[in-house]
Amino acid sequence: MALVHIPGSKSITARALFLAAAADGVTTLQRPLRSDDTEGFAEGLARLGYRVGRTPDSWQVDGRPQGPAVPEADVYCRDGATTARFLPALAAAGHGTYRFDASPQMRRRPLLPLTRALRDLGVDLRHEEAEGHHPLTVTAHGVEGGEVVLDAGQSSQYLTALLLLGPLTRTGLRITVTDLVSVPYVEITLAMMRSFGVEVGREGSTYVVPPGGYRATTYAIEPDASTSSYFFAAAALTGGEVTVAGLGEGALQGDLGFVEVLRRMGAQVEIGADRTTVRGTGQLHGITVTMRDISDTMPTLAAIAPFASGPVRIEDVANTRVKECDRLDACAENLRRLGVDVATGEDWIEIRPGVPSGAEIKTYGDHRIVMSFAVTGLRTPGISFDDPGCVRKTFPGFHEAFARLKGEIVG
Ligand SMILES: O=C(O)C1=C[C@@H](OP(=O)(O)O)[C@@H](O)[C@H](O)C1
Ligand SMILES: C=C(OP(=O)(O)O)C(=O)O
Repeated sequence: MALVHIPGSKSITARALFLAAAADGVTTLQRPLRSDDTEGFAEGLARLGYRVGRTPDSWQVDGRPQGPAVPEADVYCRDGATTARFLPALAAAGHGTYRFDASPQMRRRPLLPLTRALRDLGVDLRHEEAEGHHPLTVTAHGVEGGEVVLDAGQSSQYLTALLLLGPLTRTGLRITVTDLVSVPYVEITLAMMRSFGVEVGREGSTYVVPPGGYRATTYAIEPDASTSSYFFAAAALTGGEVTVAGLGEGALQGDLGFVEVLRRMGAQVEIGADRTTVRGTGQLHGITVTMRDISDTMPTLAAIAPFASGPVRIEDVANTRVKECDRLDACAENLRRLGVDVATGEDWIEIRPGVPSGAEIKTYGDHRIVMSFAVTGLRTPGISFDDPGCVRKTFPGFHEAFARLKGEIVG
């Protein structure tokens, strides 16, 4: 049996940093995630003139409801889509000229529905090279507010960026959504806005965000549920038992729902008040599952799928093609490298039972490809990675933590 302490949630840390920066006083964030994405977010805030004090276990942010403290800034968002999509919205509420650039992969990832919506709200936003991609410049003069229509069928982060901006506008926002993926991430946004004093209303597919700003607070960050998926999958795959502390019934993150997928496949799952346990049973059934709501865990499932007794078919995950890499293709390619029979379509992947044999995994710089196939490695000797260090995006200490887990549950 292993009791695992997982680092803080990337999504919650990013939102907390935005909310703290926009709030009316000093906010303390307890147990934030320290990783490339969240350090990049904090550094972006610092570039915009916010004071972010960092100790290992807590970060303090001096909020500025009036927006960035500097008239000009050049912000490098690294590989983090939360940084690259949320910070331009924060900057728009201020006064100044703010340029945002990002890694080559983040430059390729889409952004247009968000930047179009910001322009519809009167924000002066220019893309420097390709329309709808970084680098971009916001010439900010505050945002009046009003109504906007948004297609968030490719990424819920567009909607989160606008929701977070809403209370910073003069009259509030009415955001009508025509399509939406990753719905639980929007629920995280709404719950966290509530913790910072803002209640968002709903009228059908319209989100009604009042003006008035955020209240500073002390905010404790949950462990990351997507990261936990590798540890839960390890238990299901090996017949071991893994308990993740700090993630239970009240958890904000939809990705904790991955344990329900494992339950359907034959694992035993216990969700307690403040912890979740997965126990492998030696059984791993095939399954057809929709992962539109929890698509960051698609590679986790793909990586253990060959060991199931029947085919594993994962549907409605088209947007995994526009993440840190094209994850459907990357999963299929790597499973084939291991000798596994796989088929993919535009928005699905099907993995057939097989006995993987060791090979080098092509990571495409994607942390989730590494962490997922590390789980396969528990049952497959000889798996290596062309870029194991890319786990730094969300979990710099992954390899050490996973080796410890392996010692405890496999021996
Ligand atoms: O808002 C967030 O924090 C996130 C939303 C999801 O993205 P999409 O909405 O683009 O699917 C998820 O994949 C990403 O890792 C984090
Ligand atoms: C898709 C991811 O990250 P982001 O979109 O925040 O860059 C992820 O962490 O799997």
